[in-house]
Amino acid sequence: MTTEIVSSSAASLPVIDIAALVHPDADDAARAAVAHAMGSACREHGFFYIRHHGVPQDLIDRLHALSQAFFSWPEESKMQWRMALGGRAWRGYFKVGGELTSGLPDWKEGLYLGTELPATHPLVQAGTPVHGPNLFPELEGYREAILQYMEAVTQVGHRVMEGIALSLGLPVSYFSQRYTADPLVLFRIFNYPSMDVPAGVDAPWGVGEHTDYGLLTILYQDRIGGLSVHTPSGWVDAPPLPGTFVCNIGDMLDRMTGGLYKSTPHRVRRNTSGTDRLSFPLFFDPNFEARVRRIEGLAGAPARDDSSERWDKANVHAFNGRYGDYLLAKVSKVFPELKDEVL
Ligand SMILES: O=C(O)CCC(=O)C(=O)O
Ligand SMILES: [Fe+2]
Repeated sequence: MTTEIVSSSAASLPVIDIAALVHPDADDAARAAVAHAMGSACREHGFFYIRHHGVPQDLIDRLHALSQAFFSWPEESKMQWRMALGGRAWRGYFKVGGELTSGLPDWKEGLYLGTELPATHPLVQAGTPVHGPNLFPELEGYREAILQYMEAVTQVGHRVMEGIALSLGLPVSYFSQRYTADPLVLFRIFNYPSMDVPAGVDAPWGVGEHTDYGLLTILYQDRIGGLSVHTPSGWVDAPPLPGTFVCNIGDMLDRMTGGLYKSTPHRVRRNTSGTDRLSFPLFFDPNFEARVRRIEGLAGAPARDDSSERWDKANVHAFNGRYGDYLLAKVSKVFPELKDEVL
């Protein structure tokens, strides 16, 4: 444990050393200090970096190299694993321009992945959307690297949510007891090609402005950069910092905390760096069946209707259903064609 838990400058997002959350023998005071830093970050920005997260760099490097190899294939090869073949599981490859995060095509391509469930699993048998087997591209070692990475980062998700629980004055297991004992984990691998947009195509962003839907997003990004965050004081860059992940809170944590912890809008610039950019967001979300409720008794959490200021004009505080329904409403908007095909 280093003595300095948070490092940041006024204009940038805080970097939080989470060693005390990851190591089982850390003492309560050290964990409380990390939780305190997280609480400030969540109230001020809804975004923070984490370091000393415990995910081995060689695993990240392996996943990065294999992903680079996959995206370098011609489009028709990658389309062998297209999302339409993933059916209700919403897994597989989508091509550049295939996702419309905020109504216009994003200038990125990607692989949709998630917790690997066999076709015989009861939830898959029941046709539960976003559950099922992955479509792993045929590339030596890729499947293993993806599964190992998802497992390692899911563990980080549990630890960060424990820190967030402590930061709210809640029992450490508050979220796991109610929502994330069996979290919904979706994972994406994105490639932002450094490639011109053809004439006549309106694709101004790598990813258009949006908030994330669930509880917590944990993002690894390579060295290229392009992510920026809409803080109360304006757009702030979230540049790559070696050895870190970027964490941000999603709409469901905003909903639970009555807006005390905001799901902050962010976007990714179109990549013109000359080198393709890879990013790896893992979405650590409530179980599909979980009904999302407000945390009782939080001070300073008015659950104000902020729909007029939100990118999607929605009032998250009025949402009362299953998390799965919230998620499906969102993904069907960003993949309109697929919605008609598979849902
Ligand atoms: O690629 C990135 O840096 C961010 C992607 C993102 O915001 C998302 O997938 O929700
Ligand atoms: Fe996002």
